Amino acid sequence: MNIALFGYGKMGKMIEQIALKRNHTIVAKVDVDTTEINYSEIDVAIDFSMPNAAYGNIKNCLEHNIPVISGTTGWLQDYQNAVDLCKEKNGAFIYASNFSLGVNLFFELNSYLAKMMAPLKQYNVSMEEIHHTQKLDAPSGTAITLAEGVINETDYTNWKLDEAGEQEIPITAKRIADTPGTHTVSYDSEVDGIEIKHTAHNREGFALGAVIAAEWIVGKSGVFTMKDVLNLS
Ligand SMILES: NC(=O)c1ccc[n+]([C@@H]2O[C@H](COP(=O)([O-])OP(=O)(O)OC[C@H]3O[C@@H](n4cnc5c(N)ncnc54)[C@H](O)[C@@H]3O)[C@@H](O)[C@H]2O)c1
Ligand SMILES: O=C(O)C1=N[C@H](C(=O)O)CCC1
Repeated sequence: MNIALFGYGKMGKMIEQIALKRNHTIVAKVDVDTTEINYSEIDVAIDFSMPNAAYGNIKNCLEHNIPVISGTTGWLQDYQNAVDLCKEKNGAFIYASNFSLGVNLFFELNSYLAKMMAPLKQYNVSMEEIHHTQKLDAPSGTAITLAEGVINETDYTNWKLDEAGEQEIPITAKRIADTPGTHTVSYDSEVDGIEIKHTAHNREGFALGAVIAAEWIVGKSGVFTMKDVLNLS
């Protein structure tokens, strides 16, 4: 498969390594200073760029009928525009806040636990995410997906960074050097606490998931999620 990388930073470079091992060809490494892109040779695009760049990259690819995998976080104010454009062009598009298999299992576990906790009003939920110090957005996209998972199953209506009001899920974002991504969901009552936690040891899991999603999407049309790719529930 001919893959174009949009964003050739930490993730772009890791995806390149995994893609080459799986016998794909990297036909473009598009970064902030790229002036020309030959769309005709691209089978699929993988965007891990920056919050202010992601939607532009996705739009250009969809307009050139290129299926797009997007892992960039912090651009979701434009997500619905990307969905609408994908449908209009009969294209193919996946956004995931986290492409790792482990985190996608963790999302399922989070929803299952939230469903069990929903009637137990003595417990309050909170979340913590820890990432490296170069991360631009907070809370992480993964933490937002986890919060949405709880909101879907409970009376919580929203999430908030740090101090949260009633019916809001408080999310704490910490930045510590060299931390690829750690997420904890906690339920606390006066008498005990329950925690579930996912720790990424490196970026390989994110990159492998993105390449698997790219392999899966070629030849399809529609807006998909990692649930579709991994055949989860
Ligand atoms: N979904 C996931 O599984 C997952 C995993 C890790 C990181 N991420 C997200 O992916 C994004 C990238 O992460 P990273 O660690 O590689 O960041 P990074 O800062 O190392 O790399 C981002 C790259 O994008 C480039 N860029 C800036 N503007 C661009 C443009 N217009 N077009 C193309 N490239 C452009 C930057 O120059 C940089 O090289 C972040 O939003 C991060 O939150 C998602
Ligand atoms: O390194 C990052 O930045 C990460 N971003 C994603 C997020 O915001 O959830 C996934 C984990 C790593």
